[in-house]
Amino acid sequence: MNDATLPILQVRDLTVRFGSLVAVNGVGFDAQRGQITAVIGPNGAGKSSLFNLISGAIRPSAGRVTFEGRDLTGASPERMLAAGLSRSFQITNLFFELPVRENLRLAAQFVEGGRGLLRHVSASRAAQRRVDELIERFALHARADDLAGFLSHGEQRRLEIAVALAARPRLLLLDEPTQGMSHADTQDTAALIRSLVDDGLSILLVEHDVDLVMDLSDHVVVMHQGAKLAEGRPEAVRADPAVQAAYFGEVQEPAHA
Ligand SMILES: Nc1ncnc2c1ncn2[C@@H]1O[C@H](COP(=O)(O)OP(=O)(O)OP(=O)(O)O)[C@@H](O)[C@H]1O
Repeated sequence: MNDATLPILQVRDLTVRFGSLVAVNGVGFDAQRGQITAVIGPNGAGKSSLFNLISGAIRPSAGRVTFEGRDLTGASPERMLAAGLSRSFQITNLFFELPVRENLRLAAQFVEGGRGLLRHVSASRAAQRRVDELIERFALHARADDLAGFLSHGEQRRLEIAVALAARPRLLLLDEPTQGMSHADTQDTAALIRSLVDDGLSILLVEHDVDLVMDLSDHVVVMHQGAKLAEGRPEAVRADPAVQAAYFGEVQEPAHA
């Protein structure tokens, strides 16, 4: 189902237990098509676990993940990818000993379809086109033939997003896309993420950088101790006293008339 009015992602009552610890406790929210939805929360709030549950890296103890109206709860990352949901892996999905171009080609070839010999020829042509598009889009020309291991941290993070996009997903899950980046690289990455959404992609991101999230996101979900504490527009979430107490470590004085 690809109903444009339907949220692209619906998360309901998602729960995961690690022994006696409930790392994610009955979390639910919607991510709207063509928007940036962000999940924030203090250390240990359960953001990574939630991300892993949604992307299929770990299976929930309870709850549901629905993508474009299809129940994908507990589906493998490969099935998620085939359905149109791709995730970044914080550089760990790059092959450092291969050139940038090869990293992209391998990711693009994974998804291009067809049958028999013709499949091979048309798939590799389609993959090549996708690689060229991504090199252009991510301004990687000058680095295309360099080994991924020789890129700067910022370039590797950018390549990682490009690799996640090789499959032409409709929803991209980003795990702290600016972690370890300089201020300038963070700004560039934010602009890049915004431009992807402007082109119709939907994004769900988990991010520590609160200022970045508040700037970039259309909708913010705040987690605290495994549960959802609040959600809404960035400015509303920032002004929520419960969020300030739990996350920003400050309680706002009530406004005096
Ligand atoms: N595989 C696991 N086995 C046991 N406990 C886990 C596992 N993964 C996470 N946890 C625990 O679950 C809780 C939530 O962790 P999680 O990494 O999801 O939080 P987070 O919000 O992403 O934190 P951070 O911002 O520090 O990365 C923590 O107490 C963590 O120690």
